[in-house]
Amino acid sequence: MALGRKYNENTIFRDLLAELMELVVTLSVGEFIPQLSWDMFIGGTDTTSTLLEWAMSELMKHPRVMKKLQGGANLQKLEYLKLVIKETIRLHPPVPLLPPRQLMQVPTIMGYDVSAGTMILTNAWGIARGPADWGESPDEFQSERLQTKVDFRGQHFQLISFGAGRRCCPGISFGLAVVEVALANLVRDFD
Ligand code: HEM
Repeated sequence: MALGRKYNENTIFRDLLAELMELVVTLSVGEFIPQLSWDMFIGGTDTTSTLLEWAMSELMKHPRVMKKLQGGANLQKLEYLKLVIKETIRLHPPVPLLPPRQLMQVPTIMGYDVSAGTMILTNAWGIARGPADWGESPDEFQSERLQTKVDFRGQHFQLISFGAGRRCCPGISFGLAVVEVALANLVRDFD
């Protein structure tokens, strides 16, 4: 997505920062800033608002969780809020199918030979509900489930709601901070 660049078979895929550094010297500030703002706008608005809506929807379906969030000491509440958001991201990833990848080599994926050039769509939604990784009731919202070390920052492939690798979402921390503040405010006054 970086700055609306056109990709072709000769494009070398690097991380977003490396690409932006190159573009800083090729574009004028007047071109660069609006395009960068557009990238952040596209990447950061629908995703965070969708996550917030799903979190509120799960909290309304689970009054026990809502009560737990509203009571208790502040630090405990903050830790619990993060768990609620994490479980919401697992069950309702705002980008359920990750952006397509084109294979540059010929790999074998789960025993299947795939030709170079094939477009691959990764089903992050399906992976985050697989019984092999998520136990007997993977479709259930269980706010305490993610007290484990499993995280969504691209190191644990059973939870890749923000992608993984070089093109992983660069807005994770910002997006989470926005959702935490908004959800905490909504929950505080929700009756
Ligand atoms: C809950 C919030 C968010 C979710 C679930 C989310 C999810 C994702 C996902 C799945 C990708 C694709 C990763 C891949 O291709 O492997 C992505 C890319 C991206 N996200 Fe986010 N995102 C969120 C918030 C944000 C925010 C707040 C910003 C910026 C302010 C942002 C900026 C971007 C950008 C620029 C990319 C493209 C990265 C690249 O092409 O290398 N995202 N995001």
